[in-house]
Amino acid sequence: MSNCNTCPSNNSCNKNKKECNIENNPRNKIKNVIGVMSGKGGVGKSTISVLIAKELKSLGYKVGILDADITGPSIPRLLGLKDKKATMSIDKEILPVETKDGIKVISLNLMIDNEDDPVIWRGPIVSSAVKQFWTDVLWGELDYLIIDMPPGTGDVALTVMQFIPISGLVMVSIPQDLVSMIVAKAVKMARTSDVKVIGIVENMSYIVCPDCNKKIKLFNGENIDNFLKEMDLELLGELPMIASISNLEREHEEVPKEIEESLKEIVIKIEKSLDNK
Ligand SMILES: Nc1ncnc2c1ncn2[C@@H]1O[C@H](COP(=O)(O)OP(=O)(O)OP(=O)(O)O)[C@@H](O)[C@H]1O
Repeated sequence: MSNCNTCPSNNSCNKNKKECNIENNPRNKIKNVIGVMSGKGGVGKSTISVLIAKELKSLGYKVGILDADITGPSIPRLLGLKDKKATMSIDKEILPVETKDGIKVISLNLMIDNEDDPVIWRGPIVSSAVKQFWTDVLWGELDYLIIDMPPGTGDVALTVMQFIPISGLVMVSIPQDLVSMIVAKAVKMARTSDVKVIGIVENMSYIVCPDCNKKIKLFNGENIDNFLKEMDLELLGELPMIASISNLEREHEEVPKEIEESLKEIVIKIEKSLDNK
């Protein structure tokens, strides 16, 4: 199954071809794979994965989301797909579920009977499920596949970096020192694995005062500029903390107005970084 011609990295990677662990499904043609990672849990990876996918889709790209958060999958809910199920093709390939606006999605929660049943699997089984989402899902032709990574720098993150040809990672952080420290670990892990880090999105960066429109920083984490400099990272954008983010769960819900502009800028930077603009 391994084949450089059908690989999103398409011969531009530094991997020794003989030692490349990546298997590609020749029936898929995926141009760019973007991992959304943090290292830390609950900072907004899934939310930002969905927002980036929606923005790319609105620009006319063919987009898919692979929910690699096997034990805590939230993508189907965020896209209003909680009652949908993935099916099998006659060739025994997994067919992703499609949102009304055409984003293809695979998540373990689209394959189990009850979304609130826990997945009590050990690391290697979780990792092999993620690999299968890459090799056994019939994604078809995609311009961008967004991978919502699980929190942490453990087994699954390693599997994604070693077995899926990631074009670049978007790191998500919030302005707290503890979080920056853990995001730094994720950045270092990516660089050790020769995976490009596109840049960082600072989520829940501020709130906007409803009376005077002033931006108020809620957390007093270290200055992001110092962190960016230390880690040699690009800031893709800062997103405010807003209540309407939770509306994403409603089917058809658009990107909240308050973050439209910032999101556009984030996506333009991602496109440029992957040389698509
Ligand atoms: N900018 C924001 N403003 C307000 N709430 C937000 C924002 N971003 C995310 N949230 C909320 O924070 C919670 C965690 O978000 P999300 O599930 O996207 O994080 P995660 O990093 O994917 O979590 P996990 O590590 O569990 O996978 C959710 O309830 C989400 O609605």
